[in-house]
Amino acid sequence: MASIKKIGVFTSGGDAPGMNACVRAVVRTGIYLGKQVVGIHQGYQGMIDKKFINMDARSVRNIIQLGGTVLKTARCAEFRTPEGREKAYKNLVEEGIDALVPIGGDGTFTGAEFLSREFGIPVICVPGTIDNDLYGSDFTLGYDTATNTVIEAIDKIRDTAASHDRLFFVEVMGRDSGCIALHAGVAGGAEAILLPEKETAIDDLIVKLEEGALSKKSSCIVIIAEGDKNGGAYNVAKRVKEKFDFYDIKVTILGHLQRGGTPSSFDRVLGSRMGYAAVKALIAGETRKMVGLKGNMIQLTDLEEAIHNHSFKLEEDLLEMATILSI
Ligand SMILES: Nc1ncnc2c1ncn2[C@@H]1O[C@H](COP(=O)(O)OP(=O)(O)O)[C@@H](O)[C@H]1O
Ligand SMILES: O=P(O)(O)OC[C@H]1O[C@](O)(COP(=O)(O)O)[C@@H](O)[C@@H]1O
Ligand SMILES: [Mg+2]
Repeated sequence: MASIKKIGVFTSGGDAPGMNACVRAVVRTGIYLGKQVVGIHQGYQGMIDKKFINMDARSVRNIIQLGGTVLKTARCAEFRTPEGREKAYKNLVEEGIDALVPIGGDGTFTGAEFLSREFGIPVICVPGTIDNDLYGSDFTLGYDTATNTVIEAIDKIRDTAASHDRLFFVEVMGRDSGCIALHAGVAGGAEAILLPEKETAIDDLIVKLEEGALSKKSSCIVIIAEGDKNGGAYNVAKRVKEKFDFYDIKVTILGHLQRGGTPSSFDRVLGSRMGYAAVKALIAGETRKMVGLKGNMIQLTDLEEAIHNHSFKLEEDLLEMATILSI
């Protein structure tokens, strides 16, 4: 493989806190190791629209503390077609970009895998998604910050819930993944946690809530991941209300505030480590891999496995523990 001269870095899919720390690390590591680095704005859309910006060490100053992504992000339908990817690749060649560090989730990785297979361009991906749903890394960028944001909100809701003897249904992000819901639920002392990975019968939930009411709980908080099969917090609240009227019932959907905000120190360090490792891996001749953190060590996982291996499961023991700790 010819040696790499110019690395393209971009963020794609849902933004996540810590992406900027990662971009900064890619740019500075690349430059330190004698490579040119180009920032591609708006992910695959920018690749198609030629939104390339030459980066130097100062281009990434004062961004480690910022949420969102300074490179911007996009969801790009055209890139899903072979014609779209060919256009993108031709633009990369014209720009002299001969390796890529994509930062994003499973969709971004799928696009990178296609591009690399079809045109042979080396790619090392970084897992950036608040959902924490990729195989090969104990943590994805943004998950820690998002979970802390959710806990802050739950704590505030608890204050008003306890003051009024209320039952709150709080919906958190997680289209397919219950990681945020489970961890924020445990940390926020939730009375019940509903996840996409595990079906919860409404009748069982009501039994649990009744037990809480009988044992003189002054408030109840139920955390619901948006992908839970009961159809979201409003639906669950409506069905519970039909049979259970002990508490005044309220619903809060946390929505996109969970995706923004200053990255935690954990996400800044993780982004830095992953960006640094991604550039080193590319230069070492690796390709079609994802950088991940396993047991506090950086490791590489085949991209295909990172995307398709769903054998990692939520910690069921945490769910059991949460049920016991909320009696
Ligand atoms: N099957 C696919 N083939 C080609 N490109 C894809 C594919 N899936 C996703 N992508 C590209 O990656 C982008 C980001 O994917 P998306 O699923 O929206 O977010 P995430 O990377 O956070 O999972 C998409 O908008 C699209 O451009
Ligand atoms: O901002 P959008 O496009 O509505 O995306 C919302 C989605 O973003 C997520 O937080 C993360 O999605 P990604 O796969 O893009 O990282 C989902 O849990 C949520 O459903
Ligand atoms: Mg995704």
